[in-house]
Amino acid sequence: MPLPLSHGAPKIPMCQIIFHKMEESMHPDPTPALPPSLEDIREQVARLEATHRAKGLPLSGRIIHVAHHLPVEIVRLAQPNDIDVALTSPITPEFKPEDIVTVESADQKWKIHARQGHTAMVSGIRSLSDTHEQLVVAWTGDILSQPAEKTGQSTPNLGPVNPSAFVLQDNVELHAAPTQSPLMVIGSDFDFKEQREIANELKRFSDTEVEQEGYGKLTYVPVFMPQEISKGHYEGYCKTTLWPLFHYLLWLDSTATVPSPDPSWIAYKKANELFAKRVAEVWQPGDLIFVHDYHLLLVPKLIREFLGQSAHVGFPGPYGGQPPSSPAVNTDKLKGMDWDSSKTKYNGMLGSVSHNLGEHLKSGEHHSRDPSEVMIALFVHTPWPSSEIFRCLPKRNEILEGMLGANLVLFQTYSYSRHFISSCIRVCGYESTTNGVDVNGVITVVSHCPIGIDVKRVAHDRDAPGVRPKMDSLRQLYADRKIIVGREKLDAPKGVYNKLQAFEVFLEKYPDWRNKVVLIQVTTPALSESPKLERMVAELVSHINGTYGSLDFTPVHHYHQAIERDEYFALLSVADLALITSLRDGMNTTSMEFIICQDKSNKSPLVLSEFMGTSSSFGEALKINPHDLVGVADAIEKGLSMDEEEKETRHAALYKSVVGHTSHTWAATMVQLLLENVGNEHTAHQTPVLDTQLMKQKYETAKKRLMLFDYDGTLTPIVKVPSAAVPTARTRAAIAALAADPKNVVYLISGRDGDFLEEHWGMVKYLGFSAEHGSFVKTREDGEWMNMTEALDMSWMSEVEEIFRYYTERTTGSTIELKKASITWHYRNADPVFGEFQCKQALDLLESSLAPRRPIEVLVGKKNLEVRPLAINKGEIVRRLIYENPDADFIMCAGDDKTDEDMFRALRTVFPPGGPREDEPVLMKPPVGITSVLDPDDAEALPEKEIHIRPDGVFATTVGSAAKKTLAGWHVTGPEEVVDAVEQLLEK
Ligand SMILES: O=P(O)(O)OC[C@H]1O[C@H](O[C@H]2O[C@H](CO)[C@@H](O)[C@H](O)[C@H]2O)[C@H](O)[C@@H](O)[C@@H]1O
Repeated sequence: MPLPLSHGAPKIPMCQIIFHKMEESMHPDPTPALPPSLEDIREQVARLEATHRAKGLPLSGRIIHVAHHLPVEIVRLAQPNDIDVALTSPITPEFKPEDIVTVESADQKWKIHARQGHTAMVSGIRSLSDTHEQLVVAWTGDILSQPAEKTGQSTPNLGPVNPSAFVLQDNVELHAAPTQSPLMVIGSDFDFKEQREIANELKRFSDTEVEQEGYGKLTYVPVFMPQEISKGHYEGYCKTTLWPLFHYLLWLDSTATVPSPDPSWIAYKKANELFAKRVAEVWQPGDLIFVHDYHLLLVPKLIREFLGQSAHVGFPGPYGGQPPSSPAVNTDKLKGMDWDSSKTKYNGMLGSVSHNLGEHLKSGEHHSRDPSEVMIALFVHTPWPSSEIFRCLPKRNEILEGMLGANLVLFQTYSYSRHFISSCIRVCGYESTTNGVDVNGVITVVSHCPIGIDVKRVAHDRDAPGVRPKMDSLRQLYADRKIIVGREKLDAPKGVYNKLQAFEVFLEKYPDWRNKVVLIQVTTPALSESPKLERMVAELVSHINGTYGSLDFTPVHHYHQAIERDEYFALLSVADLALITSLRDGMNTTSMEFIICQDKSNKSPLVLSEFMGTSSSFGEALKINPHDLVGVADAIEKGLSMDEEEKETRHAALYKSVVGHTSHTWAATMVQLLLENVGNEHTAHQTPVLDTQLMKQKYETAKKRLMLFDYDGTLTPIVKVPSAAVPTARTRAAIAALAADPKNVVYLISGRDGDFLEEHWGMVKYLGFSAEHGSFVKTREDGEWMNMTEALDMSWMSEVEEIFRYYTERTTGSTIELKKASITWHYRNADPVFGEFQCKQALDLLESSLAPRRPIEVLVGKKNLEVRPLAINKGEIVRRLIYENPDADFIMCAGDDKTDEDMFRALRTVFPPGGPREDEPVLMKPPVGITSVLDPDDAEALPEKEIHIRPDGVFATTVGSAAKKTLAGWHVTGPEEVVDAVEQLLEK
């Protein structure tokens, strides 16, 4: 339907405009052509840091990483000298003795060595030590010890560690040989003395790493957790609630009813608090904080809360805390966290913290720490589900609010970041911005930055001396056969079962390949072992081998065991095809390691599921839908039959992707992104909480007071339907009492029309009104409405209405509120994402095609779009009221949304720049708002007036978060607090 926009304007069909714009904004091309080099990124980081410092943003040069586990394992030795146990009993089968960097404590009670796993993340973190001082705040993991019988101690055991080694014997079939470790898990619940000891040992370990391994220095800051918290946190909420949800497993298998309150959620919260508290203890102004992964989603907000108020704490560990002059931690919050005051263990640490806080507070040294100085990025390593799935989570709001405490939230892929933004819009009702989410005026930037691998380390491991003989053995063993390799955890989303099904389809559909190809599938045990899945996989393997195997040939070799590193690299190197069929996976480093291994080998193709993070970066992989078994079978056939030239070309492109974005560039890019998004106008803001005591003092001594209140969102909470936003009796009584005081001039300054204000407030005596943003005014004295738009051209109203009608027809749930001199289009009850999208389109259209020609202003409100006459705004009414009441020496002005910022601006601009001197008269010209209804000659005749008000008598108060960008000098968090403040003023 072509919409007649205006005379002379090009008539573009509205639908064409809309769909074109939808296309553009929904499918932008997020992938840059060439990835920047590590050097380029580091240069950029250095430049950003210099710019920030020049602008006065403190940067300490330190980075604090917050991760679930420390990259070390800790063993408690039974006897001071009994260190052999720890040395000879690798906890992780992938360990090689030469990997074990160890330290012994002075009394040789503790043994620490490097932990395997998360190699990409750890190598990325380490690489930043080249340019920054770094701390890693993380859980110690369950500490291991010798069994109680042997030690004679009564430490409760959680059970034996059961690692097993996967052994490739010379020229013989691969097989697994389980070994039993003598170590027992004893958790990480220690008394204060032991915590100190461990912290000291970690420091020595870190020094050893630097000396022996040449690593950049990492300072390890341990988080200790009692078992009920660590288990409930990880095995509970992480693994049974979040992880399945993020991998689209939606708890459908679960028959058990989750108790309420869910103990695993409580453990998740407690654990997150312990991490955040530890960060608060070591934080120094100017630190960059990186929180890693889904175990710690509440940490960003909690850190901000802990650092939000004053206090000094000093962590009694070897790396010290902050200097006494550096206030940091919210005392109440910390005390509130003291989860079991009957226990001396944890109180050992917290008790000391509280003691320090107490001393510090007594000394009167504390002052508020501005939480906007705290710079936090969160990287989510897992996938993020569609908002339709995410919203099933009972604690969805808490999780999102926790994450939105970060300045920057990063995901592995663009689509995960889109899902996250949609979740924030749909679940929390926030709006998106061009680069993230607007959280009540504070922007959390949302982006993606896929992790890479440490290419040098992988190439080094590939070329290790132990690999070649194993490759030769494998080649000999499968001399005339092609090898397909797969290696995953045996978790449902890894798609091992689908892979086997597809392999069977392949053997069925392509009989020529029978006896000529073998699938070597290594599945490492998953934490949440699924006996059902294990059984199904084992049965299918037997079935395939029974159907397509023979006495001297087995098509599927399935090893449900961990695998040694040399074997792993040998397998990846000899493979003729890698088959990865994940149903959902955040990133997948096996595919990258395969590509690096194949560079020195056959350039074999990679068959890759399209449902994983890596997929979008690997255009030259053979992409498959793992649910389409025939499609997978066809891809296997295509890969195995591929000619050498095509293999080379595809491999070259894949190789370029892997080496172009490594774990090091990933880490440096995160730092760059965080620096790009802190210290700007949206983050460097912190409005103090309204000081009601001070306000009351000023109120009581004032001779005349101006009390100006916005309505929606200020005197009444925002609700779904405008007509339902009615004042409570309590609110009305408070405002009525204010208005009844002859010293007070009280006005409601609202976007609402006069009829609505009359209906709900007309009964309050001596209350003045400004309706429709200042288009109509009714003074407290004469009771007549004055039309401030009388002299204005209002013919634009029908055009705006037509545009709004167009959008209303196409946006289910949206409505038009037609007022006398303004129009509001509401989309609060539309689909949140589509409503927001339509709002942006309508705004764009109004601003580009109507506003340049018509005397209008378009305002984006709270889930609404409003058009009102130009030159009319709430600020003009405020100026007018000051002009008419020059003797007022106290002003309270409260408002919540963007249109109220005009009032706050007006209050600032009545004073000369820099503020008036004590003895200096402040003169005010007649405001434009007055002249618009007067004859211009009369307006000119109005004199300048000397006004009495001074800045310290102005209490401009925004309703919203402290970090919201505002011109107000104070903030309260909700309408309730506005009413509380008014009631306090009224108290005698
Ligand atoms: O200046 P105000 O008094 O704050 O009025 C601004 C607009 O408020 C109303 O809309 C908003 O509040 C509604 C009720 O809570 C809510 O449903 C809607 O989504 C909000 O945008 C009012 O309807 C508008 O006319 C005012 O301009």
